Amino acid sequence: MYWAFQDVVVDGARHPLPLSWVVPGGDGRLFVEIGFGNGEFLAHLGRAEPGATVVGIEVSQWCVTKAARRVQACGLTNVRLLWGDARHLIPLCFAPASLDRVILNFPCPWPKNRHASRRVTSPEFAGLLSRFLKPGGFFSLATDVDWYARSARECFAALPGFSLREERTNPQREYLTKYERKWKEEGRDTFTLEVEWAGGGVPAPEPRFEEESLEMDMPNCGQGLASILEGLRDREGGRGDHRFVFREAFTSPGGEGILLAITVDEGFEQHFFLRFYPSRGRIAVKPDPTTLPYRTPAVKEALKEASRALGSPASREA
Ligand SMILES: C[S@@+](CC[C@H](N)C(=O)[O-])C[C@H]1O[C@@H](n2cnc3c(N)ncnc32)[C@H](O)[C@@H]1O
Repeated sequence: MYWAFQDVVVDGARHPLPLSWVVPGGDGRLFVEIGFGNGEFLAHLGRAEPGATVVGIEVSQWCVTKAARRVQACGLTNVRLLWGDARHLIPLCFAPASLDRVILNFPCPWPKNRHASRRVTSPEFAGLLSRFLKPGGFFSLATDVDWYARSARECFAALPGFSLREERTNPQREYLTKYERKWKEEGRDTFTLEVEWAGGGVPAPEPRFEEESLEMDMPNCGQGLASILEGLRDREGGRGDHRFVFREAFTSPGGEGILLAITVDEGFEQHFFLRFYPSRGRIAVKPDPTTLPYRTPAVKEALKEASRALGSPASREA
């Protein structure tokens, strides 16, 4: 198994991921590359560090597919791929203080102010790394944007426990990524930064998404399932940056139903089906196993809304 789509990660493994999945007989070191693009650097790292387990996290499914082919073609057995937003997957998939190295090559700088929290220059990201890096572990950033490198440095300097190991302009790098080659051809400068986490100083990690079953078993309110699902179609909801919308609905002659749900958590979009099925004289609802989503707040909100439509006590009180 070289890669994991959402259902494998969520259903096939509890969180944090079992060590047997993450560290298949390696020397115990765990490297993470965020936003690996075409996977060239990931494959390079897998080859250069055969004893370490190298986990790539990428939000683009197309990139994951491409990189999976590359990793497989190279015969690398120490590389794992995760599809999704690293800000959500790191807390879901890894144990606290378990990462030796986190690498970010040429991220999008998110220049607009309203997207500032998506940058690594955000205090949230530095805080996240402080919880998941091992003491002595480090974070490496490469970028072509000078203000981005500068503000990343300031952001990590503001958090006790991080220290600057190295900061360079136009360094000779062991491997040039696709974007690095592109920027070099355009004559742009590149900036690298390495910060080390000493450990301590930051409160114990709070799991961002708590473990809980997403299955809900609600009394059927008596309406036919088809009309309940029709009523849910195009319904929107959620809180703050965690939103959902329901789209197409289907029912089967056997009394089961499927509803397409789309959720967005701080820009992290997921598409999945909710399955409605008879269970012990009631109708239960859960994410369909073929498209299991990560358990984000928006996913939970969507599930609550669906169960309310089935006649949960919450909706009757309302
Ligand atoms: C500019 S590309 C750089 C790709 C590669 N690192 C390189 O240097 O060639 C940025 C990549 O980060 C991915 N990305 C952006 N935000 C992400 C996130 N929150 N989690 C994981 N990947 C992300 C994008 O899909 C894209 O492939």
